[in-house]
Amino acid sequence: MEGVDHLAHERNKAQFDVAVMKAVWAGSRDAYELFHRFSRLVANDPEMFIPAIKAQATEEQQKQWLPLANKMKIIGSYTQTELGHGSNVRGLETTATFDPKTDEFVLNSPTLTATKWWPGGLGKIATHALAHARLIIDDKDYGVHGFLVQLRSLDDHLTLPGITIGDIGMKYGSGAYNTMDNGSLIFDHVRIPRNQMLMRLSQVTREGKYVPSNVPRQLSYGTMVYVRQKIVFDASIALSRAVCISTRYSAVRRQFGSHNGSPETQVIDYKTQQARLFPLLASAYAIRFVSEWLNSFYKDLLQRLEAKDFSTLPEAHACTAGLKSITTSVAADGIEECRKLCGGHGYLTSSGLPELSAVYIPACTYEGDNVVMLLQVARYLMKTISQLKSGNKPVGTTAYLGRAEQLMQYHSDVLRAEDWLKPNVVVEAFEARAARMSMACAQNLSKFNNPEDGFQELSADLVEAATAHCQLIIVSKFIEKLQQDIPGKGVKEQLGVLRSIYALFLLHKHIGDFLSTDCITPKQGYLANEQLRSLYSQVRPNAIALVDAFNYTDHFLSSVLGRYDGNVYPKLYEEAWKDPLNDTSIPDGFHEYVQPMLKQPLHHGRL
Ligand SMILES: CC(C)(COP(=O)(O)OP(=O)(O)OC[C@H]1O[C@@H](n2cnc3c(N)ncnc32)[C@H](O)[C@@H]1OP(=O)(O)O)[C@@H](O)C(=O)NCCC(=O)NCCSC(=O)CCCC(=O)O
Ligand SMILES: Cc1cc2nc3c(=O)[nH]c(=O)nc-3n(C[C@H](O)[C@H](O)[C@H](O)COP(=O)(O)OP(=O)(O)OC[C@H]3O[C@@H](n4cnc5c(N)ncnc54)[C@H](O)[C@@H]3O)c2cc1C
Repeated sequence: MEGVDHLAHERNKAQFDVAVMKAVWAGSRDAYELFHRFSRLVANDPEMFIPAIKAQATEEQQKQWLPLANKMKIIGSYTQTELGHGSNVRGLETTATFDPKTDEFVLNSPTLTATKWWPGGLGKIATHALAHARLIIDDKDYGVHGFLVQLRSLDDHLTLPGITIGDIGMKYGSGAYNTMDNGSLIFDHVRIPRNQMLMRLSQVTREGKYVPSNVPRQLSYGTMVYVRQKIVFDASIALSRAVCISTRYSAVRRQFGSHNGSPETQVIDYKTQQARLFPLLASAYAIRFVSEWLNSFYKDLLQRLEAKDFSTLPEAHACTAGLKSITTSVAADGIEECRKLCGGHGYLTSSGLPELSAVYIPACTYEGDNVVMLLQVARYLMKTISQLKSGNKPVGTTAYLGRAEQLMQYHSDVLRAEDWLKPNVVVEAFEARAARMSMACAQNLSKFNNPEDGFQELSADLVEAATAHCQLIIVSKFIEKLQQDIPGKGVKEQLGVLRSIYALFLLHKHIGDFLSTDCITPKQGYLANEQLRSLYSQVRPNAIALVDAFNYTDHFLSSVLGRYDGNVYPKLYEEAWKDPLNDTSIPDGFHEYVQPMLKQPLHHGRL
């Protein structure tokens, strides 16, 4: 019935202050940024053009271009990926050749695979591209740099001479990513003034002299670091949306279990449903908290870079690349699991889940393919380990590797299931697992004469070691979050339950790592799983309140299954009748194609 809260009985069970939990979930982000991040997920605005100008343009160039971009006087596309190269940025083929006679760069797509392909906004709407191209001076190739190129007239929006632009066509399903005009672009000797090469990091003088960057060349990749840390926050939004929908629906849906006319069982009470759903609920909170830490780490990096302190740049790259990879994979897989948790109705568009999945899953690819990103983390870990011998003491997220020798001797001293509730017990197990996996890789790598051959041969193991490292970061940041002062009745306790669920679910899922590295015994693994079941029972009465704390409107969720009031069935039915198919009783084509078959006489008893 309209206006009735069908989930009131669930909300009344909450054992914590929901208003405080809402504030903890929102964290340090103001309402605008939360809305902007939400809208990015729905509107998919490619928000890289402006950050890239800020990162790679001189002050003078910023003064010229940022006001135009901020006021939408020009619409920019971050145009890096090509048909033939996306992951391998150093393999990009587009060229920008300096012409000293005219003080211009000539942009050209020398091959079909040099065609720019995928950039958001490029297909129909962008007027300018921040094009990544190989800088060529006097036939010498100086590698990939950024160039601002006007693509379309600001009067009639027609493409300019030498520019061939198109949309790359429909993408996965009917998802909202089809509202994004990911485009293709071919340059045919397009000329731009020299001052449209972004010259904050390296320059080309009027005489055609290349002035290399006096800062790490990787700063030219800075926009990707910026967006990757944002994508971790987006993962917490996407996953929490799906978890909110499937948790509320799991409390509404009843199936089996009726005795003597009693109501059937709420599917949220089935242990299998809890074992699938509650780790995702815990993961949403875990990803949110690690995104907060990563955002502050990134802001600290920016301050350091301003002071020409590049000391945390490698770690920032490893953390943004690795956490982008891990959290988008968890969110993408989690959204699909949430669809399955809703049974048949989860497959309806009106559930909001198919659309969310179709829009979200490319996050595992864009801004760095997730495996390629974990390989970057692996390189960083192997480099860190190789420097241990020279006395280099790792800090920050690799500090545990400085205690590798000690961790190699570690054996968990868990005796009872509840021992796994102690944060230090969990962290030690995760540190030992990660350290042993990385040390094992480093040891195997040392057997290869050519380290790169070894890296390729061992890349699958290295990805697993990188995964263990990133999961340790997320577990650690969840624990650190709860060491903060968090007010409100029962809030910290509930977050503690979620923290333990997140860690012990990972331990259970990756039990092979923990056993094969001899960090824990099978019995200790069994006790961890025992503890998980008990934790699920502690979440159960709070589940609806924990997803209410995400504070999502029904409009934002756009899901009949995830409605705040739980009034699912009438709304499912109502929504179905909005389908144009239901405008008529007899479907189009019936009279032409079906009725003749029905009217066909039987021949010898056969149709
Ligand atoms: C995979 C790499 C990192 C490889 O780069 P490379 O130059 O070949 O470097 P390497 O030899 O592996 O490493 C050399 C060195 O560079 C470091 N490094 C690499 N990347 C970064 C970084 N971002 N910040 C800081 N440092 C970085 C590496 O750690 C290496 O360091 P080292 O020399 O070992 O100390 C790079 O090609 C890359 O980032 N590929 C992914 C491309 C990508 O992410 N494209 C995104 C396009 S935009 C997009 O998708 C938009 C999404 C849509 C939306 O957001 O809406
Ligand atoms: C929805 C969407 C939006 C996008 N928006 C933009 C945009 O706005 N601007 C832009 O410039 N680009 C954009 N892209 C492109 C995107 O950045 C690239 O697709 C992404 O970086 C992956 O690169 P790739 O396509 O070359 O994948 P590939 O690298 O070709 O990946 C193919 C397979 O090869 C594997 N692989 C590749 N290299 C290695 C290696 N060294 N070791 C082991 N395995 C490897 C990968 O893991 C993967 O399994 C977008 C892409 C999508 C899907």
